Amino acid sequence: MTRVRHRVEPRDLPRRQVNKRETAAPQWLYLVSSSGRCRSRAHGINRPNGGIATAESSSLEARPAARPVSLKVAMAGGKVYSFEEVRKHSDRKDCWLIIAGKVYDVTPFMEEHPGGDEVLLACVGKDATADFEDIGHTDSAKELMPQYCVGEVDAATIPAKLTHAVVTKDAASRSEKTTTASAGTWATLLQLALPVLLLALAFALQNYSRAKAA
Ligand code: HEM
Repeated sequence: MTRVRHRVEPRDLPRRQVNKRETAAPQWLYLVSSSGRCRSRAHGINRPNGGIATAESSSLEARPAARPVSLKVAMAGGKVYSFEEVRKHSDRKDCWLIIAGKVYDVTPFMEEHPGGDEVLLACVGKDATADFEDIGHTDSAKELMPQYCVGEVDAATIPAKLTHAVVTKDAASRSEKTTTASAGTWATLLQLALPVLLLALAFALQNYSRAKAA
């Protein structure tokens, strides 16, 4: 069988003719063209064939994993996984990540991830929230996330030694609120107690000087 090969140059992307069949092509093509970032990476470094897109690799049939994901997510219905369960998926062919308390099955995205698959693999078995945020992912990247979301991580199952890093956004905001609330309570108490303390001091001084004079 003759394989048609063509190199996809970044400058070609916006001009590419997108027919119905091509709308199912890898999302990294569209992401890259819309965000304008990470072009070099998306176009070679992480692709085993050196960035050469084949006619087959662009077709829906050649990428069966692309559709089952959304189906899987649709059926996931907010499933809650234990940390241990999530940690089991730590392979290039089966890779789950925890970002902001949610669990993402990024297996079908490994090769397409503009940042490369190695960075994703480096984030398994821990909370990848900080790593994800530090990169400064664009809104386009964040819009991609829901389709890879398979559920949430049960915060109670996270090992204690990891809890400083594995904090969900909810938990973080809850603890922030608690700290703010207790600081506010102390300030109010101090405001109320201060005049009483001053009065007591003045009274004591007055008594002391009267006693001295007598
Ligand atoms: C579901 C999870 C993720 C999705 C959907 C995603 C998606 C993307 C996308 C679309 C880009 C292109 C730039 C942009 O639009 O922001 C990108 C770049 C990148 N991502 Fe991710 N990403 C994910 C998780 C992660 C994680 C956990 C890391 C860990 C460090 C990471 C590291 C990077 C790096 C290093 C780049 C390249 C940045 C650059 O060269 O400017 N990504 N990602």
